Amino acid sequence: MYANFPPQFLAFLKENHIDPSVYDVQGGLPRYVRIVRYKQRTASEIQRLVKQTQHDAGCTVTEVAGVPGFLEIADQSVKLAQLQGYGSGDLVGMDVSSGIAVHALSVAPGDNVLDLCCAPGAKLLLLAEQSMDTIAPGSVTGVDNSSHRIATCRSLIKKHAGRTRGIVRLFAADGTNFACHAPRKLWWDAQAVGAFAQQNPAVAVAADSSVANERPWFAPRLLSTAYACSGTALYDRVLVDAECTHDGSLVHIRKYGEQWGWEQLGSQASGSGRTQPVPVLQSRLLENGWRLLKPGGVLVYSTCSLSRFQNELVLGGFLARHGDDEASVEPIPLFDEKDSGCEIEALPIWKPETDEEWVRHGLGSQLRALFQRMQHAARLDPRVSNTSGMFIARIRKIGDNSKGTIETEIVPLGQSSMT
Ligand SMILES: C[S@@+](CC[C@H](N)C(=O)[O-])C[C@H]1O[C@@H](n2cnc3c(N)ncnc32)[C@H](O)[C@@H]1O
Repeated sequence: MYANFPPQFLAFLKENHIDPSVYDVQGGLPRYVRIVRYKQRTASEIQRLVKQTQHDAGCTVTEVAGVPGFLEIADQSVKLAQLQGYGSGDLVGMDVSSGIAVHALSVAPGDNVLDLCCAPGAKLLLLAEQSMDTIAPGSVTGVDNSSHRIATCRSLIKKHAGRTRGIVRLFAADGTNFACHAPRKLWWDAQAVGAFAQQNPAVAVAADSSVANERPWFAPRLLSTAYACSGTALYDRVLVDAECTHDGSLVHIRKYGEQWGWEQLGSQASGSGRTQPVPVLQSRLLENGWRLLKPGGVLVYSTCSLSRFQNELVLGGFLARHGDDEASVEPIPLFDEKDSGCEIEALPIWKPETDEEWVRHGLGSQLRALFQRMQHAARLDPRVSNTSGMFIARIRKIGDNSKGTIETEIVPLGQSSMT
């Protein structure tokens, strides 16, 4: 694969200090799928599904230890369409690295979750399964600024979510200034909605359908009411799976060779058509997600890029704006807890090794403390993790919400050396 890369992409790898050998393991990476509604299935149902998938794939299929619901298909060339479980809606294509990013949020049933860059929706679907509670359902709010990609999300939800579909609302909106708060308590209770409508006839007519931030693009009726949409509650969990250059997703890179043409990879990496540098966009998304997270809540920042400019330096800029009395980067439970059973290995974060390197990146050595604060973030790397590349940081909000609003000037660390 590496031999086909266009010069622009090779230059991108060099500028971003990404070792091209990462793409050599492509032949060896397995394909991953996820069993939807895993928790609701019996052990024998799961066994049947694994056996059927093995039969359809014609190779070994095993459950991924410690990451519930994920199956590893030994032969990466297996197509989803050849799997009966995919056709029946029991399986979705999802790399296990994405599953780890979702699990890092520790969503509990009943949580209100915000997914700020949600399309095409594999993580959104899993989040919805995790926040579902039959007595007091949680909710998942998905936001994406691409209307055709959000339509893909809707199809995915319709095909796979089952009853969980009732707790998902989708917004076609810009995540950097998205402002709709979490649904009010009891949004699912028709009596509460009716009482609100009686007491607030002016508000209750409808949320403003002309404002993307106030009216979901797709939602069940009860999640579209003015009652649900006009509160000021913050979210329990926020996922910022930020727009990035996708260079760590080997499946994505392979598609340039198979479908889109290698030359497209060059122009995509060089950022043509983008209105702002990717790390600036990422920082803005992260900042807005943080603004909408409640104190005590958890935000996961993830990208499928291996570039330090989109990962550690974005996170470092964020931590520089939010002190340790406000934001704490916590260990990722699947990697940290001995009994998690997770056998997937992660690499530590990148950090400058020498004083010269600190200076070259425009970082004063006093910023070492910032890297100390982010030591629990992790990198999944195809060479050691046997998954696609992924950067994951789990950040707990300790303090209040008063600092670091989206109006704050946002500068990722080392921006001067960004492409
Ligand atoms: C890495 S993908 C997200 C993948 C998704 N979380 C999933 O698991 O399927 C990044 C997404 O961010 C969206 N995006 C880019 N800029 C955005 C913005 N300003 N606001 C919201 N979404 C944005 C893109 O359209 C793209 O769908």
